[in-house]
Amino acid sequence: MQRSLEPTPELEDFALEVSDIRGKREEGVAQAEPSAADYDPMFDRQDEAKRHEIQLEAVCQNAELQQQQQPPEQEDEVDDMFADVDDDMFADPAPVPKARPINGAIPVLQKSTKAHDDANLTSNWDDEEGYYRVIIGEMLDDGRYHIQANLGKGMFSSVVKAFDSVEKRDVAIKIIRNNEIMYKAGMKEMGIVKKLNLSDPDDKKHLIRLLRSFEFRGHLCLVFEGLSKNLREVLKRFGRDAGINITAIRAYAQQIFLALLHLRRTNVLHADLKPDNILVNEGRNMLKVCDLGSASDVSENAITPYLASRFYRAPELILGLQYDFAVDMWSIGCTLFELYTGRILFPGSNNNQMLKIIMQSRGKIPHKLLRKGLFTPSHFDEQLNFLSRETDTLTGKPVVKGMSFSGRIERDLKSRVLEYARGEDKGVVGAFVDLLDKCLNLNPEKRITPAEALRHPFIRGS
Ligand SMILES: Nc1ncnc2c1ncn2[C@@H]1O[C@H](COP(=O)(O)OP(=O)(O)OP(=O)(O)O)[C@@H](O)[C@H]1O
Repeated sequence: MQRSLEPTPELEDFALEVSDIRGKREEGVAQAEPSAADYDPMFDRQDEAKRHEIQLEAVCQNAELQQQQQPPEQEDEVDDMFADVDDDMFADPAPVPKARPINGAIPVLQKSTKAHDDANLTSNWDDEEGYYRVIIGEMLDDGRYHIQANLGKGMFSSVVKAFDSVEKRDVAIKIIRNNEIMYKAGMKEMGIVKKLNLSDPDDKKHLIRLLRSFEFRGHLCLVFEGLSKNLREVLKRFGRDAGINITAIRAYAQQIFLALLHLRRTNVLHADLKPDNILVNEGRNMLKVCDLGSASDVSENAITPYLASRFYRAPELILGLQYDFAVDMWSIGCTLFELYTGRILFPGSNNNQMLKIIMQSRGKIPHKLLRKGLFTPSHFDEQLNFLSRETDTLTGKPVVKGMSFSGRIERDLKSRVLEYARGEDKGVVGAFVDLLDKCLNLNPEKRITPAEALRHPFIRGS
């Protein structure tokens, strides 16, 4: 059953949206593209908050967590093609931490504590937003986990690095915020990761492993295998303003497409793929997709213009079309561009400006698609001319500019990629551009699938 969540005028009000890149105003693509390394996802709070609110609403409406059936394992030739990644291209390789198989036995929490039941009860353990106040050195779960560092903080949780004294290994513990909605969202994430892990018993599909869960002071805590850095941190550290080496990108892309193939076969949409949600190991030769907090079964595809993080949001989501796995492929196209160039591909300051930047680079969205979009009238007039909602630079007031985009591509993908080429083999860069072009097809039905991507010449190296 489709549910429609119409954008309210205030949410669509571009003037109120924060500018995403620290201190830099984004006035279309005339300005230099912002650096991916400078982007801080938590800076983008208004859009993020709305996105999570909608997501949580969906969780509440579907609070009964279904015990998903494990789909029959379907193997085809692409599965084994990339079983082992050549790690020669990565400096200083380190052993890949082996995840413990789950064997279908993740302990599921009993209903939560009194603190969790009583929304009014506040405790000193939590801050005013329900995040657990993490203390480095503290022990969790009856002394089993020793907290060593903060790893990240999102809308749902804070994530800490800890040492597991039982398994004698590093883990990452996602401490879900203490409120009922977040708890349900955490339970949903747990159910989805569990399903993905159970259908990947040999841990070959590049999806983060959930080891177990427990409850601590009213917080649901999800224990994941510990990895090293996310790809935004890798870009910051090793590819600042330049991006990372194309051979490493090929290896990463192979692994990402294997993860996408697994998601597709398990009927799961990730719906929040971006460099922040892809983690690498110490040696940076193996990656895993993480943060299934926005994921859902493909059949649950409620129409909302705020699914996925804005820069990685497919046009069909912004327009309010039916959507499926192709939204994840779009996000990966944006991510791979960013890894190569160190620049954000489509840095729109709101959904309207996202469409403008996308069409400047990819051409006009076909009218056939526009006519089906629930939110098309917010962005196009009756003749399907684009209505760019901008701020007048002199008066500071909102202005609407009509744009036709017919036959006009201002900065095509190829020239944008070539601006950042670093003398690599032209054939390899050409194949990379072709793959990006196919990931970023405006028509989701024509967008490349993970199985096709794994056979693409850029990935196969032929
Ligand atoms: N298993 C892990 N190993 C190492 N670091 C991790 C792990 N899981 C998460 N992190 C770090 O914590 C960050 C936040 O994790 P995650 O995205 O799962 O949390 P979240 O609360 O859902 O965030 P958001 O609101 O941004 O979706 C990640 O970007 C990553 O840097």
